Amino acid sequence: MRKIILLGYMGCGKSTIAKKLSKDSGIAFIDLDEYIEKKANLSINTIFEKHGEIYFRKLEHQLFVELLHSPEEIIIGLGGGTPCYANNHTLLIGEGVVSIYLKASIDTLYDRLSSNKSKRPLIANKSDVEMKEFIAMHLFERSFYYNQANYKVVVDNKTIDQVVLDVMCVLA
Ligand SMILES: Nc1ncnc2c1ncn2[C@@H]1O[C@H](COP(=O)(O)OP(=O)(O)OP(=O)(O)O)[C@@H](O)[C@H]1O
Ligand SMILES: O=C(O)C1=C[C@@H](O)[C@@H](O)[C@H](O)C1
Ligand SMILES: [Mg+2]
Repeated sequence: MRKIILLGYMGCGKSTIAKKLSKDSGIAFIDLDEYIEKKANLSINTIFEKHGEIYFRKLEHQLFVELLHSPEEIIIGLGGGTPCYANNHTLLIGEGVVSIYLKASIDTLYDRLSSNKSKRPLIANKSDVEMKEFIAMHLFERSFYYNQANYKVVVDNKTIDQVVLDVMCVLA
């Protein structure tokens, strides 16, 4: 059954949009970060601290593939880095998969992340100035992978409902 994949940089709204989309469409939603935390019985922060990022990326790949192979139709909200490691970007296209890149500008991401960084290990210890530079550089590096998605929805200056509607149009 079809897998609807939402992807994009930390803070672009993957979890928020997927939750509302799931409610409106009746299709079940699984957030890959939450799935990893449940399977490992550890928070993402603790996985990074205890085992390191390489361990996290291997687990992330393994569990992403597991979800792709599940028999049900599901919406999968990826982690911000998922498409950029372990050749996961090649899994964004193909039969039975619809992938949508939620594209946000540096300013939108900065505004959303600056007040909410403690649960995001890659930015948790950065000052505001460092964070803006980091987002700009990181987004540039990652764009190649995000752009492999089947579709792109720009999220800047749109309400949650507007973004969900745009995503539904793509799926229609
Ligand atoms: N369209 C929107 N308008 C305003 N705020 C939004 C919108 N979409 C998401 N947000 C807010 O932005 C923040 C980040 O959203 P969310 O946690 O869904 O992002 P994410 O892409 O899942 O991030 P991560 O990759 O870190 O899990 C949240 O506080 C959320 O409420
Ligand atoms: O952008 C990233 O690399 C990450 C984003 C989060 O969703 C988590 O998957 C983790 O914090 C790493
Ligand atoms: Mg999320």
